[in-house]
Amino acid sequence: MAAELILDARNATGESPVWNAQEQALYWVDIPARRLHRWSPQDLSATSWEAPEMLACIACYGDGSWLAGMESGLFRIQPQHNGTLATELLSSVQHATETMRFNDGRCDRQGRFWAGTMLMDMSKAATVGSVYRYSAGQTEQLTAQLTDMIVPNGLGFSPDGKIMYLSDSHPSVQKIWAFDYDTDTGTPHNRRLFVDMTQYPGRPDGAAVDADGCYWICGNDEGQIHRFTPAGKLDRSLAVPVKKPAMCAFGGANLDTLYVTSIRPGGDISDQPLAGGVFALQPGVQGLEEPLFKG
Ligand SMILES: O=C1O[C@H](CS(=O)(=O)O)[C@@H](O)[C@H](O)[C@H]1O
Repeated sequence: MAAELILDARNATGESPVWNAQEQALYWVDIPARRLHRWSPQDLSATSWEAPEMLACIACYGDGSWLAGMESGLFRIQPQHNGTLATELLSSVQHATETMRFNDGRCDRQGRFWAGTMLMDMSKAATVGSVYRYSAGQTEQLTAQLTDMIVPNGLGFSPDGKIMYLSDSHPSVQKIWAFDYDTDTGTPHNRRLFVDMTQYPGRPDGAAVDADGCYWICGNDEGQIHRFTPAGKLDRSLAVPVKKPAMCAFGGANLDTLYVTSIRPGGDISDQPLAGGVFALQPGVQGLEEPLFKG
């Protein structure tokens, strides 16, 4: 099955694709470009808005505004007609060190937002990354729920919400873990290895869980999207025509299209001219509607 290029976006780091069911449109971000993007399959229109800081992960409020993990904290953002984003700080984050930002994030099935932080320069392999949970109405500062990460990534939740997935993309780690997840309190426990990605092509990047409870993970650097069963067994791998797929999300009218964002690295990319593009795959399985942030 061929991946279809839906937008030659040339994103430096295209991340956090989210299907907005209400608008029937795909949103995502380009982290270093500080842009929120929108693409509509109905009229093929592409729009983008400039953020005041790098933004890395988003969750839909359902009223046109978004929760976004940026450099200095979590913000509510609202696209404006002039191409900017109105921003309201929800909760600032006390990073372990300077030059950090949020990275991968998404809501659990109850609508709490989870997101990890990493050094902006990930070549420094310091375990200063943390994973935070943010609930509606939370007034106290964010406190780390999980620490000692380098590049937290691949957050996902099983269809019943009772398993949480998390990975670390750094070349020195490349592991995906599963946790039992208490849906009442939003607490992960019983951390165990789900997949050792050093055994498969590509570093683990962003992920999506489908309606069968299988975990789709982008294999960054190797142009692969892998589907793992809930038991952690590789079910299949799909190719995209770029080396660095970054995150995937189910969307489309029947939630049966897998959208994939990607990274356009510096240097010679003559062998992957579509790098940074957004792709659509028809994998023959359905996804789940992305939970709204219960703000
Ligand atoms: O900035 C990011 O970097 C890495 C991808 S890469 O190592 O630069 O190829 C990615 O894992 C992460 O999610 C992203 O935010």
